[in-house]
Amino acid sequence: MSGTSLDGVDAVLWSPNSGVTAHRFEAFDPALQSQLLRLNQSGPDELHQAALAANAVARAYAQVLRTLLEEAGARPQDVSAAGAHGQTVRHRPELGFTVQLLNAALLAELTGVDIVADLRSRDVAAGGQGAPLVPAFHRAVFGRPDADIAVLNIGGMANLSLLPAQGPTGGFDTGPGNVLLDTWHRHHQGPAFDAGGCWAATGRVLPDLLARWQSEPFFSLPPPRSTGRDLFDWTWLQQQVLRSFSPADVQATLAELTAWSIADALNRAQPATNELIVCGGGAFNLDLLHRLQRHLPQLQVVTSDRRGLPPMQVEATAFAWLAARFTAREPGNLVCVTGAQGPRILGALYPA
Ligand SMILES: Nc1ncnc2c1ncn2[C@@H]1O[C@H](COP(=O)(O)OP(=O)(O)OP(=O)(O)O)[C@@H](O)[C@H]1O
Ligand SMILES: CC(=O)N[C@H]1[C@@H]2OC[C@@H](O2)[C@@H](O)[C@@H]1O[C@H](C)C(=O)O
Repeated sequence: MSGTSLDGVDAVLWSPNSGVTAHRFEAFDPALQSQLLRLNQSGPDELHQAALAANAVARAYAQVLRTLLEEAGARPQDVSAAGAHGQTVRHRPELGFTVQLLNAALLAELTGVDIVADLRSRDVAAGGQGAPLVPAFHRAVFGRPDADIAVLNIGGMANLSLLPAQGPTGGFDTGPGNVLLDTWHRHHQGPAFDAGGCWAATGRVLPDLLARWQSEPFFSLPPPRSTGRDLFDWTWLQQQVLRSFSPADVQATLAELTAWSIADALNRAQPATNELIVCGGGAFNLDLLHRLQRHLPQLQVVTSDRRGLPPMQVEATAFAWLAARFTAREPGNLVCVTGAQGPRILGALYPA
């Protein structure tokens, strides 16, 4: 799995009986990271650049997979299938497409493992959003019969899964997760992210700027809804004139916008939530978690390691689980989440 933060590739070795037995993360090469970031916007010679990037992503995935297996003492033939998400560079379900760059044939060639890729397209073909896909997995791992649970993934984008004790699973994207925080931080502080949210914590929330950002129409859309860098990116940030503000105050305001958009969406969708389980890299942004808890004083906010799965392993495990669903020829999407015409088997097989 590599997500919209564009930080790199997370891989896990997982089985239904043993759970996660190995995890490996490798950062993208900075040149590839820049190339993928450029491909999120229209640019020169896109087809050529996208084809080269898809090969580079396959090689990055192959490297992580080979290292994961070596460290686990496993062989390619021990793996029934690898769920390979690829790198989202465009997500336009309203136009009938979503693009995750990955040369899956090359990945199969380099690893000798059956690859299940292109996991979103069939849901989009059935009229769905193609995202989020993890709510079904979250229900399987974190759902409880005696409590209304919500699971929040804070990746580049943020998405909620609604797991009522009784009733259907829900889910949707809430908007920006780390993406705006990373983007503003990189512009002012350099390549890494705002570790712990410490920089945001030194700033002061700017009420007028926050109100202007809160008026973004996406935040008022009813589910099913999903988003990406197609909307929340540097251009979106620059809609407001920022040069007169302290950069730390803008970072604090972006953190507040992110926390507000998540809490507002949860309060509208599942106001009786007992516990919010947080995963994804944003689970390490303590400033963001504190802001979130202040918006949601009535419920307990915990990170997913306290519920059996470390925050950085949840997404990759979800795509291993989706590969298992494909192998069993069982549907991977939830119609009540994506709005697709019906349940669909997600993915395409590239045999070893
Ligand atoms: N210690 C930390 N403090 C603050 N933020 C962190 C920390 N560690 C990771 N992050 C944030 O998490 C991001 C990476 O998270 P993650 O890997 O879940 O993103 P992702 O895979 O792109 O997710 P998605 O696919 O859901 O968009 C980093 O870019 C950074 O913003
Ligand atoms: C198109 C795409 O890659 N969407 C991602 C993104 O990152 C978070 C959020 O937006 C979520 O909808 C989705 O990934 C998660 C894993 C999902 O499909 O559930």
